[in-house]
Amino acid sequence: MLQITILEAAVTICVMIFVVSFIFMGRKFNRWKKDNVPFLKPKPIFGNILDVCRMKITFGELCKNIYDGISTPFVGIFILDKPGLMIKDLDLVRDVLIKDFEYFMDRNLANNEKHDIMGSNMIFLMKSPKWNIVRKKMTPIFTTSKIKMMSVLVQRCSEQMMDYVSKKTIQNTVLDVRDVSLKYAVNSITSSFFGLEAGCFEENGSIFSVVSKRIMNWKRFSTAVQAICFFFAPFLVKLFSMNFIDTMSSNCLKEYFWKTMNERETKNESRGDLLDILREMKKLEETEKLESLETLRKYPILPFLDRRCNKIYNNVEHGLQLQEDDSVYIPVMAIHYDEKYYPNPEIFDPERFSRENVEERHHMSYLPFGEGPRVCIGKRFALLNLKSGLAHILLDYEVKICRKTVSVHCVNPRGVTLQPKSEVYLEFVKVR
Ligand code: HEM
Repeated sequence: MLQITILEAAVTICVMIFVVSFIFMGRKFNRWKKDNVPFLKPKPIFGNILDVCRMKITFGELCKNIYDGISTPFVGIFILDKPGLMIKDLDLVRDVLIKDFEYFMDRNLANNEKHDIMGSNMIFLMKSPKWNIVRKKMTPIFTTSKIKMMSVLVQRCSEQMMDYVSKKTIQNTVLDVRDVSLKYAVNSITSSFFGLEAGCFEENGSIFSVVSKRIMNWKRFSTAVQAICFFFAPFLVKLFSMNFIDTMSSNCLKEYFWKTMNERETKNESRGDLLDILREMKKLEETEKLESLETLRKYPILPFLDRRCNKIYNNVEHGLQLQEDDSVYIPVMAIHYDEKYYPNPEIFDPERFSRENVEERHHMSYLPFGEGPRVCIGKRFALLNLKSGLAHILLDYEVKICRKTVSVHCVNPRGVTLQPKSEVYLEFVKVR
């Protein structure tokens, strides 16, 4: 009788799993060829994102490599076995983001409603029709007039940051600006939108400081793997019941927000009170913004945009047909570094954003906040925040690179968003 050892049985099972996955995951690989769309040859199982799954490069960098290597207006790729279209032509980018938005309302990101209540209720992850309702509700909070009202709170946060910087630089003139920026951003957002004092600059830190660091810590292997799954392998998110924000962080946030909500109810306070106070406050002077715009060109936090095709799409002008559930990718960072739109793209040159220069460029050549109905809702607030923070620092300090500075070009390959690999130490020299 045929006898099989445990080792042989294990090897046989592994081979079978590999062969089945190989066949199963490769069954869609003829899709672009069949539709006569130029495409990149996929690798078994991983399609075209093997190096991203191995965390050798980020998806943003992969998009840039693909963009630089093609001369066609678009190219077919495979995210694992799922067909995706990478777009290079800016008119087609405009069609997807704005003109034909009704076909591309959602992002591809996983939305695990059953196991991840907090994550699935984040508007960024939401799908239509729920997204349409929530976006409509949120829009009035972000109008120009409301943002202007928030400017005094932002200014106060800038001043808190300056106190922190001036105290810290007595002992050591070199600071990690990534840490300072995160504290500043959390303080500004919580005070402007929720009327909460996050207290990130306080000596003993605060729960917000701990939680935001935890959420943004892409150095943690588990955070990086989860992010890759949310963007590129939604079936794994559902299979392993993953959460977009980890349980400890989401519990802390929930507890803090509920406590404050209850306090407000007891004291009979309302959001109206906050806005009333804001109305009386004075406005922040408009500060120069070209530097902020150029910074976001060189370092777009989201180096690619993605959309999911929600019904059959026919673009006659570009000879393109997409099926329901196809993914579309717009390589933002690659566009921002295209010589055609930005000569010598490595050079930091705020003049690129003078009115005349902007008018000469294609509208879709600058996408740090995305575009169309799903554009970043916090765009105006983010720019105000950036301007205020930078203006306050640059008024009092000259900020220089020093011996501890590691090049910010070292992108963290574990991040789906663009971020430096390590701390960004800079020297603060007082000028007044
Ligand atoms: C420099 C800072 C920021 C950058 C570069 C940025 C960038 C982006 C980008 C690229 C998107 C995707 C847009 C698209 O798919 O077309 C986005 C979406 C979003 N952003 Fe921002 N963002 C910033 C700050 C903020 C702030 C401060 C807030 C809120 C206070 C915010 C709230 C949102 C929301 C809610 C969405 C999802 C919109 C939707 O799906 O309808 N962002 N952001």
